[in-house]
Amino acid sequence: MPEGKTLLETRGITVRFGGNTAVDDVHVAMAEGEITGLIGPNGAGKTTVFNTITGLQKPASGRVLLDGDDITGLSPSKRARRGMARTFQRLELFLSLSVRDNVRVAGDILRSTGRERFDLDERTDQVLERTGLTDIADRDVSDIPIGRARVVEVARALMTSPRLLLLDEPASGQTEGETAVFAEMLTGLAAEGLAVCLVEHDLPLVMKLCSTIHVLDYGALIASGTPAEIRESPEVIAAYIGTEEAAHE
Ligand SMILES: Nc1ncnc2c1ncn2[C@@H]1O[C@H](COP(=O)(O)OP(=O)(O)OP(=O)(O)O)[C@@H](O)[C@H]1O
Repeated sequence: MPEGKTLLETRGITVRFGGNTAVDDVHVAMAEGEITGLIGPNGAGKTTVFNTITGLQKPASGRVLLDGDDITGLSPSKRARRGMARTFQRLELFLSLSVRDNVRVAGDILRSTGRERFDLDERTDQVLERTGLTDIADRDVSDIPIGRARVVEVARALMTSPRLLLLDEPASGQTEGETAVFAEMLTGLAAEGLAVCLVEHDLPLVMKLCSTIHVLDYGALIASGTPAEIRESPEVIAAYIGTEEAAHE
């Protein structure tokens, strides 16, 4: 179990698509100041868990709790207002806009709701600096490497000053060097109190960054624990060996 204060919890969420149970009675928790991993082979249900947490997907049963409050019925925008932000596996950026404008637009939307007053340019600059994007701020997103475009997505999410940041395969397409810088940035964000949840296929990265890891296989939670516990779990080894064998067939 996480050591920080639990911010988000799912209690027995189940999601079905027709006859297929994509997520089966899943309990996961994410704590303030910690990076939590959500891993599993392709199709295990990771993105569907994210979608259920952020409100894009309604569960057939189970509950989502934020700060102990049941938010299962809340819309994605209400959840965002309560401090959730996410990135997507497929980049959802404005390719013809600059890095700065892609980041700025998220703050612009937030400001237009009138809920928060802040200097948009100042906050944009702070977030660009924080995420190491200042040197490419004026380049169009279509012109930058995909690994850095992933960081632009994270920067955009940070514009809303979230308490929980859900990242769907943020290191995919990054070079080794980009991933090292990215890892350091995530560690820094968590040290400031942010709860981070990472869906990622780069297992060494997950093992290095996460204090708690939840493992899904065919929609079911097969293990939760520290990296050391996960590495030794027979269920996890079996799930991943199964994938390796399938990949070599
Ligand atoms: N909108 C949908 N309609 C029908 N089936 C879906 C839908 N979304 C996901 N699924 C199915 O649910 C299961 C879980 O998918 P999901 O994308 O959550 O897995 P994942 O662990 O994120 O996979 P990956 O690592 O490949 O991204 C899969 O069998 C998938 O085909």
